[in-house]
Amino acid sequence: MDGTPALRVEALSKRYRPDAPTAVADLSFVMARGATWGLLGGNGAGKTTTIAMLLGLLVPTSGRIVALGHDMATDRFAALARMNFSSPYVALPHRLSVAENLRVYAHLYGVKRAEARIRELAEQLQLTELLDRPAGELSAGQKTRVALAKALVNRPELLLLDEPTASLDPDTGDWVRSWLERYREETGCAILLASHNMGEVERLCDHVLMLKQGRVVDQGSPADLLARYGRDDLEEVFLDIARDRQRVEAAS
Ligand SMILES: Nc1ncnc2c1ncn2[C@@H]1O[C@H](COP(=O)(O)OP(=O)(O)OP(=O)(O)O)[C@@H](O)[C@H]1O
Repeated sequence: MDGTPALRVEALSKRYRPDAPTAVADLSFVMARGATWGLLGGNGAGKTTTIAMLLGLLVPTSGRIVALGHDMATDRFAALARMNFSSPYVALPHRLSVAENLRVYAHLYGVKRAEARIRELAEQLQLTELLDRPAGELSAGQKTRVALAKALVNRPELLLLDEPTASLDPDTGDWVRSWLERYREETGCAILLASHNMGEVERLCDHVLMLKQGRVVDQGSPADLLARYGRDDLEEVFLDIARDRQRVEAAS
């Protein structure tokens, strides 16, 4: 590793149309290598827009993103080769089998010894039995595991996850979270995840950005936020922020 942060974001803003409200406003942060950060906020807070800009899928209205030392405006492809993502909004081609899907993505990312990598991921994510099945015929939980395999095919150093356990039953959700914890320990991969699952964020994240109407309205480790708001769980902190209730320190 070269010592640069996983992500450096400077004054990032996005307005979809000149007359629309700002979807992401003046977002700045530096996320270290190996860190796991959570992006929290209610519906429409700007989480997906932020992730789409970090992935180079959306052009920012202003601001700068440097991913793994590469400026996304000028050196996007060097960054993208070293990162990956998973999103419930991006479906895998339905008619291709799981193995074909993974081969396509391995090829796109220029993965060496692709067949061995696919076999390895299939084993780790319990997909071996599903490799010949069309992706469109899988259950939501199976699709999530395939999406995770796709997200890891190039051994990313930075992983962006948009609601990684949405629509999973509690057992499968827990399995995915444990898997991510192990993967992070083994590889030192940095993870930024958007989630509505406060338990997940509390368990996985060492830092949380709370977004509201595109702006960061608070941030800190889950423990810091719990202490600051005088709450027992992050769900209550989330509601305090969503409903503009004051923090303990501000109120006293
Ligand atoms: N393609 C688009 N065109 C115009 N406005 C958009 C578009 N996508 C999102 N927006 C607007 O940008 C704002 C942020 O939306 P975004 O999808 O980033 O929020 P989010 O935090 O991911 O929400 P959710 O939790 O509901 O997924 C919202 O006001 C939304 O209506």
